[in-house]
Amino acid sequence: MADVEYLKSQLTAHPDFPKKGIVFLDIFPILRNPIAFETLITHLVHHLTSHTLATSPSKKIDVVVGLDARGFLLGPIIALRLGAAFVPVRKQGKLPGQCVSATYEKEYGTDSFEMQADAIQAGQTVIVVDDLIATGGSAKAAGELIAKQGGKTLEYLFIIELMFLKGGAKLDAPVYSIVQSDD
Ligand SMILES: O=P(O)(O)OC[C@H]1O[C@H](OP(=O)(O)OP(=O)(O)O)[C@H](O)[C@@H]1O
Ligand SMILES: Nc1ncnc2[nH]cnc12
Repeated sequence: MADVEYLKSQLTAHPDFPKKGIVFLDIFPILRNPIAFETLITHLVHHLTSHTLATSPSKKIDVVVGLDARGFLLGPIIALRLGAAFVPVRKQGKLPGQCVSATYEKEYGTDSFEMQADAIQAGQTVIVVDDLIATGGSAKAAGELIAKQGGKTLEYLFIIELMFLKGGAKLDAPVYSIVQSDD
């Protein structure tokens, strides 16, 4: 619990960014501080090994999917610590080769996500990682891309969950977030 309070204390809130009415919660102060960054990664990996893996019938995580762009800062580190593959979900038009795509609505706009079509094999177990869940649109689109390839999403992992937007209700697997925000 102490690490949760510590990580929460590192976050900063920016009213009216990037649009009026949005309170933007910034995770970059955590990454600027190596002790906080290590605390964050250790917390997430401990959750995955002691809870997610322990309660999953398959007892393995094959793939960590990170969402463009801030999920790319967490996903590869977590994947390396687990001995899992890292697979990026990118905004449309950025990935070479054949891709699968899904369109989604966000807290402040619309976007399309893509994943390389051979990135996940049927039956592989997957964890989705991002910095924050707001409406859940991004994470839902990522879940659709994983399902299209026959992957099984075990859990969606975030630093911050905006509880009032109820994004987790859109998803096909449980959500784990370190910090829950009500405003
Ligand atoms: O739950 P949602 O309503 O989908 O919103 C959450 C997403 O919004 C933010 O990314 P953003 O789209 O701003 O892109 P960025 O990471 O490239 O800044 C955030 O990093 C999540 O990916
Ligand atoms: N309020 C918010 N803060 C940071 N990132 C976000 N992405 C969507 N909503 C956000």
